[in-house]
Amino acid sequence: MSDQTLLSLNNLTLSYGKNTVVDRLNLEIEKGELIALLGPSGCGKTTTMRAIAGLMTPSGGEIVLDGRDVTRVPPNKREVGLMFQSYALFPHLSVFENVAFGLKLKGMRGSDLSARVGEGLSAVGLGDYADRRPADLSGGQQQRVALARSLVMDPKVLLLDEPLSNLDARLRLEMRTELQRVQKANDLTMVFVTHDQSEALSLADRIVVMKDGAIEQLGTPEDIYNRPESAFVADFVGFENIFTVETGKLKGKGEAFTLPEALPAGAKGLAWRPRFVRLGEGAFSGTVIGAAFVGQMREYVLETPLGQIKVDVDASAPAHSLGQQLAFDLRVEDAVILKR
Ligand SMILES: Nc1ncnc2c1ncn2[C@@H]1O[C@H](COP(=O)(O)OP(=O)(O)OP(=O)(O)O)[C@@H](O)[C@H]1O
Repeated sequence: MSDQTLLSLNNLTLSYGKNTVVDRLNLEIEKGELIALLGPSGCGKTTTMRAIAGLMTPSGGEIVLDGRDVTRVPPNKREVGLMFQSYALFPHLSVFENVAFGLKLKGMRGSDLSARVGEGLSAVGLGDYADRRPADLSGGQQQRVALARSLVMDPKVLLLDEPLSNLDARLRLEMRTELQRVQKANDLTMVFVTHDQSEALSLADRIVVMKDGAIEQLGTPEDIYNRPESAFVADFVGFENIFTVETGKLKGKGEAFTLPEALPAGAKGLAWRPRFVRLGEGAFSGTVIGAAFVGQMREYVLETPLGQIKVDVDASAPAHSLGQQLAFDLRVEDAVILKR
């Protein structure tokens, strides 16, 4: 555990009855970090958050927050904030009263209360909205009220479960920026759940990619995006053309094949992003079965003996049509090497 560690999950095991859905998970989160839990539906993200919040008791392992074992501490004694996707504000209460609610339960009153609520609303840019009702706010503003409501409780860690999923695309982008701003400005430690890789990449300091209740890869957005270690992570971040090494050959959905070049020692797989497949030259060929112009790029799908190959080329390159036979190349230097 480093000096900076604020939250440690040690061999955390979480079960529903006999069904273990998170198995001996180890994770250390530093103060001030924004961590994304990313993974497909059912991989255990929400369950992990519930355990950190104290809404379920682990069947094994421990949760240490700021040096204190909180594994069996009830939620209201943990100093963990929680903001779920249904951030339900009280419709009959003003913005001020919504944000003040938890503080009042703790016994805060008068000028202390006003000052703290005021700080919370300013932090999310809603200083002038204290008297409004939730119904008179946009979806993004309502979300910010929910964020202020969590912030004023001064949690050691703030957990956000799919915080942006209820927002339309434009508001989601706006709230992304806002979340990041509030988080950095207040040196908050946040863990958020998402199954949207672009959200994780753009927001997080580090990303935890989960699969079947375990950590598949942990790293910075650059690590995860550029250096996926397994076929699962490569697939999740859009590599598309992914092959495993089987007895010295590469195998995807089609025939096993060899490359003109030697495979790197220890490689368990190779993967190419569509834009790293070279089109118009090389040892392989395929028939165009999909062609789309998407603005900056042309996207092609080639039917080949190796399986379908996805290729992106710059839109300024000459167009190809369906049925055309094209050569392509898969070079080791353009691939990411999968170590697992
Ligand atoms: N209350 C429950 N009782 C029994 N099993 C549950 C319960 N909640 C979740 N599970 C199971 O635990 C596993 C992990 O669920 P969890 O909700 O943590 O996944 P998730 O990664 O958050 O998924 P999603 O992205 O769909 O929210 C799933 O297989 C799910 O079916």
